[in-house]
Amino acid sequence: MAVRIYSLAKELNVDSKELVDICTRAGVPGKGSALASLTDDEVAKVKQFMSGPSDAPVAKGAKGKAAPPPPVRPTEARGADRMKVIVTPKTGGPRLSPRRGSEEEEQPTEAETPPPAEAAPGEAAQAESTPSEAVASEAPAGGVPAGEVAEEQGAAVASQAAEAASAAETAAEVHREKLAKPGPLARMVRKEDYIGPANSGSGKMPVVGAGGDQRKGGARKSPEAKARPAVRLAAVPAKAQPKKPEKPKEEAKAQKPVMTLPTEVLGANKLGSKPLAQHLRRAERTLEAEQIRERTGGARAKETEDDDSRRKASGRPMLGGREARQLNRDRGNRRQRPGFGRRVRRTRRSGVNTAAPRKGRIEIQLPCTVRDLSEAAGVPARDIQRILMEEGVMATINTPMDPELTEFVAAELGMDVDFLQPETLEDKVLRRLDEIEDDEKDLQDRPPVITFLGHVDHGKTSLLDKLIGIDVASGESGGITQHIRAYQIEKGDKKISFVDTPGHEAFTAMRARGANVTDIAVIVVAADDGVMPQTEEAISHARAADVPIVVALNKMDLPGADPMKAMTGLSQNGLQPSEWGGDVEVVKTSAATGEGLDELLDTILTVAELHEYKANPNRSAIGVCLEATQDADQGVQAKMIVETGTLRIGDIVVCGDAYGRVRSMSNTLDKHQKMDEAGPTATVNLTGFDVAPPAGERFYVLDDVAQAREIAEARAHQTRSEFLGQTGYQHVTLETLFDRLDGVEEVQTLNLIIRADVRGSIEAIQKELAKLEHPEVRLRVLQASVGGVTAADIHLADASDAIIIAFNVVPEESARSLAEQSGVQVRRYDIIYKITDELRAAMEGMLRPEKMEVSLGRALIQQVFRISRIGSVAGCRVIQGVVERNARARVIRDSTIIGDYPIDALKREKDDAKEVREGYECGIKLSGFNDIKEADLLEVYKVEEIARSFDD
Ligand SMILES: Nc1nc2c(ncn2[C@@H]2O[C@H](COP(=O)(O)OP(=O)(O)OP(=O)(O)O)[C@@H](O)[C@H]2O)c(=O)[nH]1
Repeated sequence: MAVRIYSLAKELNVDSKELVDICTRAGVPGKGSALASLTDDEVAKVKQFMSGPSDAPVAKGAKGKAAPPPPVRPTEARGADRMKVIVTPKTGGPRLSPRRGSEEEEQPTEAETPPPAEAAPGEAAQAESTPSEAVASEAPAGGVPAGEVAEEQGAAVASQAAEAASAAETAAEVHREKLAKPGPLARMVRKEDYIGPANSGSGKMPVVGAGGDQRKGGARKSPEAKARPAVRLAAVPAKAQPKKPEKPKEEAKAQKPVMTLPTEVLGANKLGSKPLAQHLRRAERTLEAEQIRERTGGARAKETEDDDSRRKASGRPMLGGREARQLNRDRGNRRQRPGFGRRVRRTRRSGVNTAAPRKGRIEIQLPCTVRDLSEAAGVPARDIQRILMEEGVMATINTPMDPELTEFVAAELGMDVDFLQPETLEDKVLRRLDEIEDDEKDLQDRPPVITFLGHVDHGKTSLLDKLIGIDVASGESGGITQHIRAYQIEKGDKKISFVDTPGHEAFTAMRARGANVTDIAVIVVAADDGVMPQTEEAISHARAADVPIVVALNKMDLPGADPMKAMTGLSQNGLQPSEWGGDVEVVKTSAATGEGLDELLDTILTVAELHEYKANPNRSAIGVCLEATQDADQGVQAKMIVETGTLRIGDIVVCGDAYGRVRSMSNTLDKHQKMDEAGPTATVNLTGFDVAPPAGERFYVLDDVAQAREIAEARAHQTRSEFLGQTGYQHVTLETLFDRLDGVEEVQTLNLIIRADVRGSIEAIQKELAKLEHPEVRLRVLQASVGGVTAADIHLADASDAIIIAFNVVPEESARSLAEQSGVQVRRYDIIYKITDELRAAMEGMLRPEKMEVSLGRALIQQVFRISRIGSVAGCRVIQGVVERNARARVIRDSTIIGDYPIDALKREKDDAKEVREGYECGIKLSGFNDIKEADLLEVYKVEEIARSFDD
């Protein structure tokens, strides 16, 4: 009975137009449209064509393209992962085994039963039950379902190595893409996608292993081959091959392991050990079970969360010990293959990278190590080490790096560095004390601090002496104030603190400190001298301190006093006298007669009242160390002025690198007058410090002696580091060695050790010494400290060939004898100028003398006497000047100098002569030269050495 093509298409569940095409290809011509009729024979022919060769299996539901594409479900990727192994038994025809479970191994699969001539339509629906089967349903009739091909090969991939999981994922993705696309090309699963183009068009998939082409008679195979299962891959009819689209590279990767999988590992071997195929099936089941558990939210037993997440990330099922070892072995083998090197390294670096991401600008705290920089920059430490190594620095991860090196490495890494200074205890503790702001109600009136400033010898000390009723000026060495002084006096019911600073230029720094603690500056100007350079400097310091200025026009008693000239100088320096309409009080005084002293005091107090100086006496004290001394008897004595708060006996104080507990306090005017406490602006002599604190350093009262010690030690360490940095203690390198050989050693060095009574003196001496600079001679202060010369100083001087400068101190007895034994010179001074003068002279003596050539005369060789054992002697006549015995002579022949030799012997007739004058004859023997000739001219000269001075 004739049947229309469209009805048959409906029955076969294919598209009418496609069936028309199939009719043509099946050898049923003349069927140009869906309305054409087919006879029963033609129908059978078409159906036979569609079902493929009779010996080939027909996939269930293989209705060609009529089967609707299955929906792409999230689990499809897993389905792709779970690709199955198709094992052909040694007997019988093709066997397709989905291998989804152990029961499936035991029960014959659909593929094992002979395929029906026509698949029932209901089977197409069944094909949708799993994604892989759905893929199979799309395969053309006559071959193994392509979906199973993919499964089979995916299983091979999984069995090869863990990384094949991702490859299979890629393959699954390819499936998804194909399934998602409508049309014949998209719906076809191409053989090339799985086995490569070499087999395309053959119409049959190759059998991997010993099984051979089972369709052609597996019975013909050798017994060994029969004994083993063979993997059979799906065949695809050549005519069904669509135009090959360009394959993505990932697809090719997914195929790679298929060809190398030995069948032995896929089935049970003779020894009966557990085959990998079984394991993979078990792994599939595990995965399925996991999926179910995940869906149901069930807990997973016997797995840590880490293991689980790692395994999930790798797409690899949980493996037993043997399987895991097998996979590891396989991985190891792959590592040895070319092209896996880089990957292996990456795999081994599986540790968590704690480094921060790379930045353009990084912050780092000093001191820092290679590790610190690595973490801050977010680069591996070995990259930093490599940079350092290129610079010749061998560094470990813990090697400290100085700021310069850190900056360099960062620059090499393309980064800028901001250095963070670590907050020290000093920052934390002392800054907090500095930042305390007193309540207005806590503030009380305090005495003003008056500082006397001015040019040397203008009468500062004399004026102050007169004001407080003592005589200090006459007792000072050389009449020059060497020490800073501070006193507090009472005028009626009011107190005034005075600070007298040394007037000499060398004490500028100390004077500046004096101005820093001062409230009012008294500029002392001698009326006879007027404004001098140091007066101008004093004015600058007072201005810098932003304090009111009062001028004492001193020495008014002198006949040469010229107040007009002095005031003119003042106004030229910006101090307009009040009597000239300005705002600066100028008081005419005489320390000699006492003139104007009361008026000066009243003026000072009036200015102080105007400014209402206040402080909080009820807080821990802060102040300044004006001066400190250290001697064997009394230990450390510090002259302090309290700025705010009240200093008490027992207080823990830190000042610079010194700390201690206040042991005693005494009045600076009278050291026998002990004090228990010192309020704002009080000046005290204090004992209790461990070492002499630096002059001009602020002191603080702390609660904790440990904190004070820590701060002081940190400061001492810093000072020592700076000192070592300045004095350039460094080991010789090839570069510096070259410098030395290259003439730097010509520089003479005079090493010094300075001992002084107070810190201020040391600073003044060092400042003066700094002026003694010369390119050929340099001074090097090895050590400068307060106190008497000790045996340690002598040892240091002995070892370093140094001179000891003792300023206002004497050597201890042990040091004195040691110095005599070792020949170390200890030079004692009480005036700074003497130090500089003597050192200047000594340094000038170290200057190499200047050599000057002095021409003496000329002698003409008239005859040459050659004497054996002596050599050639020139018989000469002195034609100009004089010839001296220890002189040198240039030999001139034909207007050319042919040599320059010392005169070895000079004889007048037969006698040695010291000199031979013009017109006389003499015999001259030159040292080292005998080739003299008659008519040679000897130009005689001598080299004189002239001592040099710094002024040359
Ligand atoms: N005739 C007279 N001589 C004075 C007067 N004031 C100071 N002198 C003398 O001037 C000299 C220097 O006086 P000092 O008080 O030491 O001067 P200074 O400014 O303190 O000097 P330095 O300590 O070097 O800073 C001393 O010999 C004083 O006797 C004065 O008012 N009249």
